[in-house]
Amino acid sequence: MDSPHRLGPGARRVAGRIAGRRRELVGLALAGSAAAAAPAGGRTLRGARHGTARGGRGLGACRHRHRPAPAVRLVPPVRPGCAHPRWQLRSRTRRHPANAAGHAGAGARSAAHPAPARGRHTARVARCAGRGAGPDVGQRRPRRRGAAGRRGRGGRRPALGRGPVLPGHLRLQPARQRSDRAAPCLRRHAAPPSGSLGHPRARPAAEDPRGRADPGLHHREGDRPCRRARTRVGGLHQPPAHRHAAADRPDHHLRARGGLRRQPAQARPDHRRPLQHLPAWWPATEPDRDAQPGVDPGGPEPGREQGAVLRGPRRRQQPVQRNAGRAQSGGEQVPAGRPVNAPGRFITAEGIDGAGKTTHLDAVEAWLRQRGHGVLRTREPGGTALAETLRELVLHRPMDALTEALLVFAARRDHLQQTIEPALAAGTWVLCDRFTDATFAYQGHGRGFDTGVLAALETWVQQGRQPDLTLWFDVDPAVAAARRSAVRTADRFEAEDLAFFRRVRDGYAARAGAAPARFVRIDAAGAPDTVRQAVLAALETHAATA
Ligand SMILES: Nc1ncnc2c1ncn2[C@@H]1O[C@H](COP(=O)(O)OP(=O)(O)OP(=O)(O)O)[C@@H](O)[C@H]1O
Ligand SMILES: Cc1cn([C@H]2C[C@H](O)[C@@H](COP(=O)(O)O)O2)c(=O)[nH]c1=O
Repeated sequence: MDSPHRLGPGARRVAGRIAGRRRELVGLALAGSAAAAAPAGGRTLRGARHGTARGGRGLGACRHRHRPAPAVRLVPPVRPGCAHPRWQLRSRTRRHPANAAGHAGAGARSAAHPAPARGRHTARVARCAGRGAGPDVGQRRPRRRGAAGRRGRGGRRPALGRGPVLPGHLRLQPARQRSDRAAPCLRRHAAPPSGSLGHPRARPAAEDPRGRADPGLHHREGDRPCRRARTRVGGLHQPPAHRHAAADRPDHHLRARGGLRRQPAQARPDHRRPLQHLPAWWPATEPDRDAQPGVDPGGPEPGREQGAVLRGPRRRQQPVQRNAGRAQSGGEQVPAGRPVNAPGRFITAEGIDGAGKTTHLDAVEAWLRQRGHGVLRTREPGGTALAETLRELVLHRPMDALTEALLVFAARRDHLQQTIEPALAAGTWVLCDRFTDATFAYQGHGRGFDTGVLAALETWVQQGRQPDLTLWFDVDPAVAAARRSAVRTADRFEAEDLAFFRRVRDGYAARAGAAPARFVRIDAAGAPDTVRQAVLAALETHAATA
């Protein structure tokens, strides 16, 4: 009598082969148990596989392993090629009351997945089963982290299951884990590429039947469930087709729509205007504060934090630095040089060697002191211990123009940081014998060095600091040479010929022409008193203008 619990002769033969292969791998004891259950397991191949080879506590029991062998009917997998029983078995609980209790869960799981499409699965299952342990034993899902989790598809994975005791190293894993990694098993048991040694491996992109590279995801129909099972996270499945569609799309299709679009400012409602975080000391942060030229904005006071400013879409911002377009402060606090409307206290003297700068700065200092001002006399290169050391190198060691420029700017940086800025911050007048105009005149025009590079160095080093008044003592180079030779031995510069000093003089003229408000040309060819009167007149004019 035909019974739904009995297998047909053909199915029994196949089931017997399956069970035999499994016995080879997992031992006679368990395989014997499976074989014993085979005749009563089911009537189809899958029934045999499930109910026989895995019946009871047999191999690959998965979530049914503690149940009696169910009656099953042939149900092709949803994803062709998937060998996991979840796709192959459907409980016949409604047809056979004896199985109702044991396979309620299986029925629920089947419902959780789409209705399987019928078709070509038998051969795959047979192939999978024919490879022995297959997906059921010794195949564990790799850890998410660690070396095991980083293995390639073909790598061996450690057995981590906690299932029934099996011979040797073989273990089963709980049904839930197994279901997650069932699909990868199928890949392993898929027919290896021709020419291989039978080791499963990922198909190269060139082998993609659709003729396009597949960055890590295989599009073959039979592999789709594998990929799906691998990417299952938290019990949720992503539709593979959707993910593939995204992977195949060009990059611009993947951009967040709207996120990169610029909205017209006028169209933005108030609550969508950009909120910019600005330092609280910036003029833009405090709209009532002036940022006019000559007023040093200063730096953030210690402990003051940034303030949040709601910037309107078309609000005009006040300049932040005194010299807009120049280098911004590198984070150092730039001290305020003087009160608003006070005359600039940073005075420099320029001119070729022997023009009389040093002589007449004495007169300037005396004039200021007579009026109760504090005065700092200094020079370049020099003004600090480090700068004076550099000065000695520059004046007496042979070097090229770039080295000269770098050294004089290095000395200048230290001079500014250590001497000039603090003095100006304290309200002291600073009288400096030479400054950056000398670099343009000597290294630029005298040596012929690139004035563009000098300008860049000037920007970096001075952070916008410029003299407030420059007294240019202009004299013929021959006259200056005569004065020098009368009083001292020449250094590297003073040893230069007249042509050099003519270029230097031209350099000063160029600088003066570029900054006429700052420069005052003093005719230094006259008698000392005459020159002194001209210098004091320029000083009075400067002090009067604020
Ligand atoms: N107007 C002048 N007429 C005649 N001699 C002067 C005049 N001014 C300065 N001297 C003299 O010229 C010499 C050089 O003067 P001073 O040192 O002031 O020039 P300098 O420009 O500072 O030179 P250097 O840049 O090389 O230091 C000194 O001996 C000084 O007395
Ligand atoms: C600042 C500066 C100076 N020099 C040269 C010019 C002079 O020959 C010496 C300084 O001597 P002084 O008696 O103090 O005038 O240095 C230069 O070549 N470049 C500079 O930037």
